[in-house]
Amino acid sequence: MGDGKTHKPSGEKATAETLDRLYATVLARKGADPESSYTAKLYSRGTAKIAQKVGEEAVEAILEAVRGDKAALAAESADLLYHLMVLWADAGLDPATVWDKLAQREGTSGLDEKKARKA
Ligand SMILES: N=c1c2ncn([C@@H]3O[C@H](COP(=O)(O)OP(=O)(O)OP(=O)(O)O)[C@@H](O)[C@H]3O)c2ncn1[C@@H]1O[C@H](COP(=O)(O)O)[C@@H](O)[C@H]1O
Repeated sequence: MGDGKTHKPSGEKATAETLDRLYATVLARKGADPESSYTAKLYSRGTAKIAQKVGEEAVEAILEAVRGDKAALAAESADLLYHLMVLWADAGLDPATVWDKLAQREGTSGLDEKKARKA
């Protein structure tokens, strides 16, 4: 595909906008030819397969974290985020909804939130 696997020029810093751009690309692959797009191939294999890939990439990431290989952890984390974006797009979930959840939680300690849930 035209914009597939195009890397940013080195030196240009990736930001949260990179994730929004990735989501737009992933969304645009809906209905694309599975022969020319890995993302389209994933959609064609269905939700359960996409979910399985997310699980696999999560396991690969945690294994690299435990092994202490930071470069491999970064690569597996990128795979994980990409596959999570495909899962969101497949489910019709806009990343903005997730960003809003995170923003709402800002400043609330996870420990306090857990205590409030148990009360
Ligand atoms: N970020 C990614 C990205 N990260 C990982 N991958 C692919 O994810 C796959 C993971 O490898 P695996 O060995 O686990 O997958 P597999 O063996 O093919 O899968 P299974 O046999 O397990 O089902 C590899 O083919 C990677 O290239 C990605 N493919 C695409 N993107 C982004 O999505 C955009 C659109 O890609 P296409 O849909 O291919 O055009 C690209 O421009 C990128 O920005």
